[in-house]
Amino acid sequence: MRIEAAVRDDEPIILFDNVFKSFGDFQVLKGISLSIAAGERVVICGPSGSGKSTLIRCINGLESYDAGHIRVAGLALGTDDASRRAVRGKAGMVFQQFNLFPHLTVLENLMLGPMRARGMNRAAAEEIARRYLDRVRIPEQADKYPRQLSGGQQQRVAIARSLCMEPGIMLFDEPTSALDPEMINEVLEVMAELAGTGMTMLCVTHEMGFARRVADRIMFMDHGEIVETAPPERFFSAPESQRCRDFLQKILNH
Ligand SMILES: Nc1ncnc2c1ncn2[C@@H]1O[C@H](COP(=O)(O)OP(=O)(O)OP(=O)(O)O)[C@@H](O)[C@H]1O
Repeated sequence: MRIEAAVRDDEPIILFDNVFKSFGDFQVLKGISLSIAAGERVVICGPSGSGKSTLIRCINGLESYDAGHIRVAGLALGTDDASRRAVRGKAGMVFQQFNLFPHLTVLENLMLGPMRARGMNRAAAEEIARRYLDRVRIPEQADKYPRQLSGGQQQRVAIARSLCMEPGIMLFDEPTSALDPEMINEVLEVMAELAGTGMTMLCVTHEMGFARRVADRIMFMDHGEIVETAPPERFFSAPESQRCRDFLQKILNH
């Protein structure tokens, strides 16, 4: 598949055209088409098993897809390793689990990507690591090991680690689901600040306060399809979104 060099001004930064994906006999994505503009902030929500994680994992090539087309930051994302690697450099991902290396300090965790994947020397990698540790507001934790940090701090390190790759797109897959309630806000606060920097963000979350405050659009998935997509003000008031709101209410009450 051809890999193009740059995104055109008028091209969406993420484009899905009729994308299908199955695990064995189970169809997880059923003809997803979507278009996300550079700088847009999108929250994806929906029932467990509806395909939210699979959808965002397809964006940076962590998951392959069976049919359709995906373009990310001007690159055609195929099933080949080269296009998946290229796209991964454009789209950083933050997971529910922080996945930090336990035997490395915070700073070393952050320097790894710039040195290994971006070919930076130690000094340049350290500079960038400190810059993004500042951005997530824990510069004083640089020399600690992950086990010495709270869950919220570890997730902020994980966010900084993605930012060190300087991607134009950040993907978040339930970034606060593994956190104790008192730590959720500090992570959402960092994400809200990032959203203000013009970065393209896609976030799978059921934190509807965050969605209301930060999202340009909320997408609701069910059974492998996007069944609703609307700006928050419409999502939270339009009669046709009532089914989605009822569902979210049920999740939030559990
Ligand atoms: N690697 C895999 N192999 C087999 N089935 C999978 C795999 N990954 C996901 N699935 C199945 O695909 C369906 C969709 O999973 P996915 O994680 O995308 O949903 P989700 O909407 O993010 O759910 P949740 O909110 O529970 O994380 C689920 O039924 C899941 O069990």
